[in-house]
Amino acid sequence: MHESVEDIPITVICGPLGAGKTTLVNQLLKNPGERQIAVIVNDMGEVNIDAELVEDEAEKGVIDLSNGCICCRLQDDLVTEVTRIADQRSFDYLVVEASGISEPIPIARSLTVGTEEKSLSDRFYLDTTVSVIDAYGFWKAFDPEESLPDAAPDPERPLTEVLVDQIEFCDVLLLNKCDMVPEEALDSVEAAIEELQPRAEIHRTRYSQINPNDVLDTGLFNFGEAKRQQGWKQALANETDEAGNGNHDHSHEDSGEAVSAATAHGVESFVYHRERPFHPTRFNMWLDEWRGNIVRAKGFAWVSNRPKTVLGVSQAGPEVQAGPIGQWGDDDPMTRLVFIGRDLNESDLTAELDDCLATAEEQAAENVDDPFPRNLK
Ligand SMILES: Nc1nc2c(ncn2[C@@H]2O[C@H](COP(=O)(O)OP(=O)(O)OP(=O)(O)O)[C@@H](O)[C@H]2O)c(=O)[nH]1
Repeated sequence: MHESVEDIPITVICGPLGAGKTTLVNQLLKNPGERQIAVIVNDMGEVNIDAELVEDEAEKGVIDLSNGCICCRLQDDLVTEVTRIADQRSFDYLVVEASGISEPIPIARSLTVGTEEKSLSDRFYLDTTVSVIDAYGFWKAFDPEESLPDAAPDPERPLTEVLVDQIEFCDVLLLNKCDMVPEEALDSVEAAIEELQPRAEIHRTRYSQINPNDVLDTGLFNFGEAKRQQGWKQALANETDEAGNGNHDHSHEDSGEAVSAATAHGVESFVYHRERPFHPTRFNMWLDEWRGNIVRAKGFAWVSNRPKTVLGVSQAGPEVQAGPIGQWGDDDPMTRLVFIGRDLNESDLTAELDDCLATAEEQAAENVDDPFPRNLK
């Protein structure tokens, strides 16, 4: 680790719109321990409503970075602002509240290595990434078939790619708004989140109430580890290990508590692995039509009309993206797709996907329509 005792630690708070990020910032400002905290609040609109909602804004050292998102067009501004406030104010801890649509990985990258244009002053280091997740919103999206009161599926709030990114990449996860969700449902929501992200420390909270030491000065941030531990990457890695051991059963082994919690709530993952290409049209149609309780699907595919191209596939809720992400080069082409969800019907999914595999004649055919990329960011 490069930080020294004088370096200023940063906690980044991500999470979907309305999850309770500003509520958390206010808690931290009220109860910072011995720390003197400065806050940067990022909002998408021209007026930074969140900065105004942070109590005693001016007095407490809240800096507003609005009209854009710090994970994309305001990356340089974030880096500039972080260095500027260090010159102007006296504080020993920095909290950054990202906008609800911010992806955590680019923010973490700009706060650790800087951007192409600017590098972050060596006075700072990223200490903790926190995601505040609205347990009620997640439950409604995750459990659309549940007929509990007020839990009808909400088409306005599907599980989105960015929400799943926020769950998959964080050191600490606040499962907030727990007052709005029955205990039993919380257990299954937590089981699903653990499957998506086995590494994060999960806290169930109401109004983002948490001991500040759980989100500040934790020393938990580790870029490489956070990326490696994403649930879908773990599933791919486990599948490789199992294949290496001659074990082709892709279901989880029943050892350890996290696995048991997931199993108890029907949350599971499996890897679809084939060394034959898909027919692009059939595979694309399947991506349009697939249904079921899949919370997350991610991986790469081999399609017959692009024999040299690695096709990346990423799904969260109703969104499915698929498009070229590289070349096979010296690697053997293959398809490996991880599915994470509840009560998954592995044999049906496998049979449906097998129907999309190209026959030998189809592989030899030329002039096939190319549906990819589709909905790629
Ligand atoms: N019932 C309930 N409401 C909560 C809880 N936490 C926050 N809220 C309310 O949810 C609303 C949104 O909270 P904020 O803290 O502004 O959420 P945010 O993540 O900053 O929202 P954006 O900045 O819009 O992304 C506010 O009205 C909060 O009072 C909770 O645990 N339970």
